[in-house]
Amino acid sequence: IIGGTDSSPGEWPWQVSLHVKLSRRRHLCGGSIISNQWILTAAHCFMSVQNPNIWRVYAGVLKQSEINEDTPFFRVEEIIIHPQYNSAQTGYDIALLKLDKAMNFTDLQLPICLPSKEEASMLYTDCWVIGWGYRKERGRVEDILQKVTVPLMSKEECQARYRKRRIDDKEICAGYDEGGKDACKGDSGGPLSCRHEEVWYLVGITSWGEGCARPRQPGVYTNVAEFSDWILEKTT
Ligand SMILES: COC(=O)c1cc(NC(=O)c2cccc(O)c2C)c2cc(C(=N)N)ccc2c1
Repeated sequence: IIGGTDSSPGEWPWQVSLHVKLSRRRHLCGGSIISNQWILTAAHCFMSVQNPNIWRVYAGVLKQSEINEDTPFFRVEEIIIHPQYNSAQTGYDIALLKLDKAMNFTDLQLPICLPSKEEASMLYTDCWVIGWGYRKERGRVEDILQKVTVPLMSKEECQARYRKRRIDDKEICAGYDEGGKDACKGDSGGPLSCRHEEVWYLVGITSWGEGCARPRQPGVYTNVAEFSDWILEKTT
């Protein structure tokens, strides 16, 4: 996260850290708890590692330094990548992780609501992107979960910023024309959470952007409301 601040314990209880256990253990992507057995994240997180057995899901953590060999984690029973995904820049950057056992909800680990298809075009005004990703383009994974507020942008405005690409309805953009505040590498898969009438909704999944926090290069997110049918089909 670029231009953000430290989160507090329990502020974003749906945020999880996805680690790969190879030679060393390390945070690769964020994700969101959407039920006691399902995590929603980005498909591009799995392009180099599709073997479910080496992934570990850490929930209820604020700092990466809290995670060590004794920290409890969930194993991944199944990785479901959207069939139309082929690269972050061409959309459908969405994946579901089925946990090996159902999670007990606590104050530190709770699900976030999914927006309904009808709410796809709703204009949210209180949106935040969070993660342990880079604080600058050539950065590294951060210790304390960062948060930054970003305004949603119309599809037309976003398309005008990314002339070489096609931004479709299944993507949503957010950011500032002057840059300075944005998600970045390592925040991928994490939530763009928007609060509406005291309830938080998972409006977007951090997907990509040209660099990070550059002027007139907004963050591009998977538009979760456009995938509610797919999510329900796969998780029920
Ligand atoms: C795996 O996720 C990404 O690669 C990756 C690469 C990005 N964009 C880059 O151009 C970039 C950023 C940092 C280092 C770097 O090498 C690149 C290519 C990303 C940019 C944003 C955003 N601005 N909202 C969000 C997630 C990103 C994930």
